[in-house]
Amino acid sequence: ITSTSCFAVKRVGGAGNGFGIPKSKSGTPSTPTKVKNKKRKSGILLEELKQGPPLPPSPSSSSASNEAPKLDRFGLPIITEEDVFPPLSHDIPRVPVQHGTTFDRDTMAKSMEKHLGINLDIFDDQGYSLHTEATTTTTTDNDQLHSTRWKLQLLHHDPPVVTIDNFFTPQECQDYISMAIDPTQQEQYYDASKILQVSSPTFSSSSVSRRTSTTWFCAYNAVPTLLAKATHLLRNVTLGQCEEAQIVRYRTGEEFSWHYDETPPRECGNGGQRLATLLVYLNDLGEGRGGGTVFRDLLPPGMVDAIKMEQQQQQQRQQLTVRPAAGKALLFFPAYNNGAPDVRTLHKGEVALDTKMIAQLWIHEREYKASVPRGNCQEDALERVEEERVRLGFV
Ligand SMILES: O=C(O)CCC(=O)C(=O)O
Ligand SMILES: [Fe+2]
Repeated sequence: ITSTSCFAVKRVGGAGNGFGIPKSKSGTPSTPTKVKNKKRKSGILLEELKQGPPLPPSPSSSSASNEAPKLDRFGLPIITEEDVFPPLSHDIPRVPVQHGTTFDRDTMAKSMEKHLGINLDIFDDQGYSLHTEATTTTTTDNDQLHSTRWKLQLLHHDPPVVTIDNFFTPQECQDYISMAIDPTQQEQYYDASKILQVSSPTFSSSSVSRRTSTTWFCAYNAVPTLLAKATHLLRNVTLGQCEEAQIVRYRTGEEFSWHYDETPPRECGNGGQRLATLLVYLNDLGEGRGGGTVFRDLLPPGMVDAIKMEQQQQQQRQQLTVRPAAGKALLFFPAYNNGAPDVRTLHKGEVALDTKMIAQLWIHEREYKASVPRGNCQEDALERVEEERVRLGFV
């Protein structure tokens, strides 16, 4: 695991994820790039990341073969995606789901045995939530009130990957989008100190990973809906285990390439490992417009039979891809319950051809101490989250 989890997370101001520092082929971490933080106030706090100096050459990278390593224009060895994320061994078991499998409580429970699970008793036997949520659609003449339910689906059995349709209402999606990109629209919900924007850097030539999106860190009390829904969905999770929620925007051409969501060991002192990733797509992206969340080593539903039909070689190249759809949540588990990272969950946010926005929450093993935005802490949100739980009919 350590050799493939080398795509270390670099935290900025103690939070955030996914800025990778590749290890050399020998498995020793390269010297981390220094990240400078610059803060300025302009209505909202803006924190920009600057790419540090390029990494020093890795002593091991030239020793692997007799061939001279390819160098970049700074004379540094070019590390490939294969170096950082070698293919997953076929010995590591993975179990896709059968296509069209109807919701089955026992299968679902079994799937999540070793991972932080979900509260299955909030769903009926078809996978619909017991609670309903009121949503409105505007027709040409008037507003029509609908009631929707969450719809739970297992997309991959082992490791478990699930989606929940209608997790956010269209209005909630809209609120979270504007909270990030147009805070003045949302003054009734929070003030300017509740959201912190971080422009993700593009990566240096010595790193293979790219995250070109923009992230906003949210104060807990700015996102009571997400927190109330997450703690309702997930089994035995308290607000204390939740990391600062993030809203992420990808504009045309932006992406977050292959990575793991796990916390690097040096940072596990704060709350332990990340046990769950809960990601809510805030808008639709049409077919062919990219922006999917792709799991490199997992097969889409329905590939079990295909494998049996000896199309294995060809079929295995297919990757489980979750398409963004407004309100849909994606849940997976970067680590097992015991904190050991699950190496099978390598994934990416593929290049988006239209703007894509998501809200994201990571759940830790233990109490997590927040650091951004300044003064952010879970206790400040307890009351708001409880009110939201009542409003949503969870209590
Ligand atoms: O945008 C996506 O689809 C994936 C994002 C992601 O994996 C991350 O932010 O850690
Ligand atoms: Fe991720």
